[in-house]
Order: sequence, then C-alpha cells, then structure tokens
Amino acid sequence: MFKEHAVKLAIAPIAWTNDDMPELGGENTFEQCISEMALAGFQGSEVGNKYPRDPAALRQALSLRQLEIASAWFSAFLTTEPYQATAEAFLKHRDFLWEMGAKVIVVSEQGKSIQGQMTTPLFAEKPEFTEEEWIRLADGLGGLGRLAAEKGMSIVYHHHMGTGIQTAAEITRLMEMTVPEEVSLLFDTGHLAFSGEDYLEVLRSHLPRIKHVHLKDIRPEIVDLVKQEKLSFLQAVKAGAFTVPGDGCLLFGDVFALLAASDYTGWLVVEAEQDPAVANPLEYALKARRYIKERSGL
Ligand SMILES: O=C1C[C@@H](O)[C@H](O)[C@@H](O)C1=O
Ligand SMILES: [Co+2]
Repeated sequence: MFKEHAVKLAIAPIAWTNDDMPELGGENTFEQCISEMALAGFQGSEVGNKYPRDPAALRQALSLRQLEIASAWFSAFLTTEPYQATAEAFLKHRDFLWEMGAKVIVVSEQGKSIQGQMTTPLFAEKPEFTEEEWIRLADGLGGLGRLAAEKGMSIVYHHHMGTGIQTAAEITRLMEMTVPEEVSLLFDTGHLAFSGEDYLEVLRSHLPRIKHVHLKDIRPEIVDLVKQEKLSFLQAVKAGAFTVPGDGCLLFGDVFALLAASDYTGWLVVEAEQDPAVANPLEYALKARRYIKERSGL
C-alpha cells in the first residue's frame, strides 16, 4: 500500500492533556504521555502544552523513546490583527519547529473563531469571512508560507470546526486564493466529517496539496446530539464527538488507499481528543495503532 519509508505514524498529546481545555487530563504528565505514545507503537508526536519549550530538553526526552516531532499547531489572527503581529509569533514557532526537525507547520486562522468558546453553539454561530477578510487571510498565509520556505519548511492549513475555513467550499476557495508553493493543506478527517462534508471527495480534490494528515473518527450519535442541543465545540469534545480511527463511522480504508495511490509522503497523526477520564489514552492509542495496521499495513 504505502511506499516503504514514505509515511510515518504519530499521535497527538491532546488525548492525554487537552490544550483547548487544560483541565482535561491535567493530572497526566508529559513523561507519561510520551512514554505511552512510544509503548503504543508510534514514531512521532505533535507538541502539547506540557512539552518543554527548550529544544535540547525536548529532544532528549523524545530520543529516549525514539520519538520525533511531526509538527505543532499555530493560531493565526490574520483577519483581525495586523499581519506583523501574526508574523512575529509565527517566526518563533517556525524556529522552534525547525530546531526540532519538523518539516511542516500547522496553521489555523483563529480570527472570528468560536472553537474556544464554551457555550457558543457550534453550528448556529459558525463564523463567515467577509471579502476583505478572505483577501487578508490569503495574502497573510502567503507571507507565512514564504517565511516557512526560508527554512525549507511548508505551512499546512488546518480547516477546523467553528472557524471561517470549515466547509469543503471554504477549503476549495482558500486553495484557489493561495498558491501551492506557499500554502499546503492539512487534511483532518474528523473535522470534515463533523461538518457534514464528503471527506473522501475533499481528499480526492486536494490530494496534491495535502502535506499533513490528522486522523480522527466521529461518533455520529454525539454529532446529532451536538446539533439538537446546540452544543459548542468544547462541549462536543467533552461529550465524545471525536474518537480514534476505527471506533466511529469513517471509512479509513478508503482514506489510506487514496493517500497511498497518490504517493503521499509525510506524517499520519492520530488526533482524537476526548475526556481522558472517560477514554483511557493508552487504551485508545493501542486501539488506533491496531486498527491502522489492519487497514493500511503500516
Ligand atoms: O489539530 C487540532 C488541534 C486542536 O487544538 C484542535 O482543537 C483539534 O480539534 C484539532 O484538530
Ligand atoms: Co486536527
């Protein structure tokens, strides 16, 4: 299926400690988190809020467990703040990731985002960008892409529930307003399915621009509840809207087949935030690892 050495498997720390709601998994330590990632058979991780920010200390802790850093999330505010403010914060983030050996930088526009608001209904209050904001976003992302290229890196745009770039149409528009040399795409299965998009069609349409993949599944009955009860994104996560690949309703066999057929090279990152007090992170990491092996041979 996948070409040898083309793809590496990572898992995000968000299943152990949630950066959006640090009270979820507050008791789980950084060492426990990375030890369990390695124990479950993963080669890499993204960066969570408990990770040391000193590259030497982080490298040392990871190398003991033979783990690498795949990437880390960056919140941009290109639609609501001056470009310079986002660019300055981005440069620090870029240089940290470069020191950690990452090749891609996850970027998500958080201007007008409701993803961090505890009670704002996710579906009813989804933000939309004005024409002017679309232009600011596309131009700003181009600028960040050029800054990433100075270090031989790429930005991968993270579409996300509760933001101005959530739907298939919004992703397509963003890709059309930017160029592949500057802006690549992160494909997150869970966010697309949650939004009600045809995630396989999004994958087919944008395959050449996809340079990073987040694998998460959804529990459709919880997604229905989120709509009926007008829950927020954070309430949805707590209620268990997301889970690991194979534990929900997504067709990951098809996702892997499409990626492999396009000679995808890069990381596949299991990223399934749920309440660690309900869903034991090691148990779910092992479940995800077994399922990925069965479906992709990796
Ligand atoms: O990549 C991600 C990072 C998280 O902080 C975010 O809220 C999550 O849903 C996600 O997909
Ligand atoms: Co994601």
